[in-house]
Amino acid sequence: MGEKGGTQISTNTNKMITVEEALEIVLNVAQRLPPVTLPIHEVLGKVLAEDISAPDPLPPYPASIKISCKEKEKKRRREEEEKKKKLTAAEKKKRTYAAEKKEKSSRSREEEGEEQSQQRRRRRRADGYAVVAADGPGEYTVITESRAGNDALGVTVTPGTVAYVTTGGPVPDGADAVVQVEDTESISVASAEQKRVRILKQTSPGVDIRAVSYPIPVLVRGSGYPGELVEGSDIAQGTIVLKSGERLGAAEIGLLATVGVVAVKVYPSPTIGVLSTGDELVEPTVGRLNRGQIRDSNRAMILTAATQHQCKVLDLGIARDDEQEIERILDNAFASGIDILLSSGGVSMGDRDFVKPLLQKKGRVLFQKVLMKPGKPLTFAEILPRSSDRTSSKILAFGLPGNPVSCLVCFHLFVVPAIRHLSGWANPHLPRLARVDRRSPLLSLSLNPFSIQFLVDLWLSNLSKAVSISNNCRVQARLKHSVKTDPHRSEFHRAVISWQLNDGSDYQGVHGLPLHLWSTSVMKEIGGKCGGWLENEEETEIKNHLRWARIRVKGPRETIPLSIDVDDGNLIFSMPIWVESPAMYKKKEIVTNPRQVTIAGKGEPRVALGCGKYKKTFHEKGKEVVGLYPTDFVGSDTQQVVSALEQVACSSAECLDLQESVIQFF
Ligand SMILES: Nc1nc2c(c(=O)[nH]1)N[C@H]1C(S)=C(S)[C@@H](COP(=O)(O)OP(=O)(O)OC[C@H]3O[C@@H](n4cnc5c(N)ncnc54)[C@H](O)[C@@H]3O)O[C@H]1N2
Ligand code: MOO
Repeated sequence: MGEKGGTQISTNTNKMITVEEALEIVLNVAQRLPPVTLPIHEVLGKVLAEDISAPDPLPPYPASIKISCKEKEKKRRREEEEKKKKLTAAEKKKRTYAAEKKEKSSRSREEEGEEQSQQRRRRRRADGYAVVAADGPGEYTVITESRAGNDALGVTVTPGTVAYVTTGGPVPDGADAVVQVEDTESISVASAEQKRVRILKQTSPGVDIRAVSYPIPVLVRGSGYPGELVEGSDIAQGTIVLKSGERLGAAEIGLLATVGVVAVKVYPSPTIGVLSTGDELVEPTVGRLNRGQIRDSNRAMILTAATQHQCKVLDLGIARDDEQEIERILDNAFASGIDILLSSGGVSMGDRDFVKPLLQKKGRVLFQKVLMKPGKPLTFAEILPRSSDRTSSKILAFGLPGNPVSCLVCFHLFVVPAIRHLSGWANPHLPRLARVDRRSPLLSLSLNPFSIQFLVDLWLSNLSKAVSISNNCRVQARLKHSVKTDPHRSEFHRAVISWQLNDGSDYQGVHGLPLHLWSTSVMKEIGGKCGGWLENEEETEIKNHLRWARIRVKGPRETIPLSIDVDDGNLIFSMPIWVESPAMYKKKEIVTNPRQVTIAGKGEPRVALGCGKYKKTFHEKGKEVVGLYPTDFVGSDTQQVVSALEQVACSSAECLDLQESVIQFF
């Protein structure tokens, strides 16, 4: 206990605080690490600490491009519209029905021809000839070839000549348009030296040239607005391509390379020292354990978890339950430049639990009891640098409970946000992937081979819970076993969530069944009125909850009545019923919407996911949507579910990391 070891811990910190309060304390004490400049191959996953702007326009020269077929088609339509407008009313009157019909059919042939030629163009490379537009169709001498990477330096296209250009290749001086190869014919000439080409179409200045001066495209971040005329069609000179605070992934690192930035200012990842304490601990390499010995698993686990979060780690080994030994190791660790100390064990009330008093001696304990299960004795302290030492910053010290599950839960809930805060994340909180509502009788987690591992915060032992994904997406799941939990402390469990084939059967709930009617024959009778009895839910079978019963029935749900009458001798006993079948999108709708994911397997079963917003739309449109939750899984292919989940996660506002999310039962 903290009062021993000669150091008093303030009674204030002795108070049991909530998980939220504890996290707030940790994040208030944590400070971003000072930025460092690192080469771009070392910054993956780090947070940028400066704005990055483009030193030059991209491309830096006018280059040959192929204007997209879509744009061309748009242009053609625009021109057609304009032509139409020019037709006077009088002219229109003169046109006979037959003439119109003829025009229509020739237009559709034209359109067909255009479509085919577009397809041909799509197949071809967009190489062409740099020309002087005013020259027009005719035969020309090819003076040079400009290919991507070859700058055609010193070459000038003069009237009467052309130059061969490849896509992305610089357009030589003098040329003001590019004619695509498909609008040309090569001419065989006797001399191998001199190439000639026939230009078949009239072009205009600027066509198929990616100018240095060009409207800013949508994707360039930073200054400028789409359509604004700036230098560089991809990136204008001076554009901020990445902003301070952005996390650097592969795409961002590619962008840095594009703009020639090979070293950037980022927030470094913290260095974490990991120590196990306990006389019973031996190295995992020990083959035969003596009585009372256990292998140290926490250290390997926490070192790995810290590495997973990109931290540098320092293995501090195992400390015996000896005050001097622990103090010596702590002193060395604090002097070695770590940002976070993670010890495990020695934080409960035993007479040899030295971690807490030593943390108090070395710094300031801020809390030592959290209203959670497991993890109650989690201790947190800040270790301030000695006043003489101006180079080091404060160290966050977590005394994690020795129990391995408590240790990992505490790492996940408190250390991960602290690491993120130190590493410069704007939002260091874990995304709350799922919440389970104890007031809803509807949910459950039905678990099969698929293994996303969650920490499940259980507040009660109800077996039916609702799990929601983010704020607006929900899944229905079924708890395989009821879980007895602490009514006061938030409880955290590791859960494996999986999906299995929905056999179409529904769980049906009955409220207030009198005890004398609580028999399999009555359950079967009730089930019979709901399409057929399949099984009693385990909790109902063992009469664990007498206020309600749950029975799996064949359904379909549409035929299940709202209440069921059971003959009770002279009386009819009438019971309200609720149905717990997963909501299902029966028709594939609005599949083009990016926030809805609909993945169909080979025929049935299928997975359908959506967000609350769309559910509303469906309802407003009176589509066939059943069920209570905006998003549900109905499917058997776990891989589909995973990818569907990931897609939703990625398209939702806060990008969810499935491996790191917390399910809370509340
Ligand atoms: N009188 C009280 N006793 C305990 C309380 C309490 O409030 N009052 N809290 C209990 C809770 S809750 C927990 S959790 C533990 C935490 O205690 P410690 O942090 O002091 O942990 P230890 O006693 O050292 O170990 C607990 C358990 O875990 C095993 N262990 C420890 N380190 C490792 C390791 N590195 N690798 C694998 N296993 C480890 C250890 O052998 C014990 O079995 O305190 C309760 N007691
Ligand atoms: O809190 Mo202990 O961590 O219950 O096992």
